[in-house]
Amino acid sequence: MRVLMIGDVVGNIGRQTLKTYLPKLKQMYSPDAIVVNGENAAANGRGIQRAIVREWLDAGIDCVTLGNHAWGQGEVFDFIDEEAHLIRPANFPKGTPGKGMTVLSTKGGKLAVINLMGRAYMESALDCPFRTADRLLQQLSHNTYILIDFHAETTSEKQAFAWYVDGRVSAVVGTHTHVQTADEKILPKGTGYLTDVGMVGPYDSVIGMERTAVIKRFVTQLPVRFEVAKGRTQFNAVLFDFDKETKKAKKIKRIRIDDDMPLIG
Ligand SMILES: C=C(OP(=O)(O)O)C(=O)O
Ligand SMILES: [Mn+2]
Repeated sequence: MRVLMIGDVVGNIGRQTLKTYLPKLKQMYSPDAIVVNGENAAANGRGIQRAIVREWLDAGIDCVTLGNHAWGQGEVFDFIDEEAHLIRPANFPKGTPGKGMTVLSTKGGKLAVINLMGRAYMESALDCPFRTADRLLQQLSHNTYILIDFHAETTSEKQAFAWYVDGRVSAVVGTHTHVQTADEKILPKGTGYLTDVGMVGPYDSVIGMERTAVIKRFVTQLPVRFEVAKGRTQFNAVLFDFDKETKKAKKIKRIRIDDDMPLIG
């Protein structure tokens, strides 16, 4: 089973970059499933709209995950329960609209995708992501590949979580910081791991936002409106090959394409 996980797509520029590279990557790697984090996909970088989800699913993306901006666009409440393969962090409190796990039937087999959110330095009041994972994993049969999008700020929480589920899932991929880490590894019991897959969006930015506004925020300590940056772009993703028998990771390849750098990998 080969799964392509694409990092947080940021704003219109991120969506356009995704549109540019997706066909090439599908042709190059022929993934059995494509998962994209869309929590910053709206024009202002906060949330996602129905039209974006529809466009992505029609373009061959199999699952869209979210994060702390899940509710950034008011219209999401109108469709989040209608889109089978749009998921938001499973550890939002019980009764929250939407769901945190979906199971995809792919040509390579069944792939469960779970979205969780960390709690360290994250605003929302969330249930424990570790215990939420325990609960969800009990619902899955042993012949299912399992990918977890762990949307969190700190490396320590992401690493701790991956060790906690090592051997129980195929891979844990961190999202949210928008910076791709270079620590891909396969843990001792076979779970693939990457602290953060990075983003699809502006290259000359502060994690996707226009840098002068962010600098002003830090220098003046006053509230400043952030806009998605313009200009050169970057495309960050990670490709997993999972073993058919064990459902565990056997190969991990980071993908990073920047406007001024050739396709690495
Ligand atoms: C990327 C970040 O924020 P957001 O969830 O707004 O994208 C971040 O704070 O690291
Ligand atoms: Mn986020």
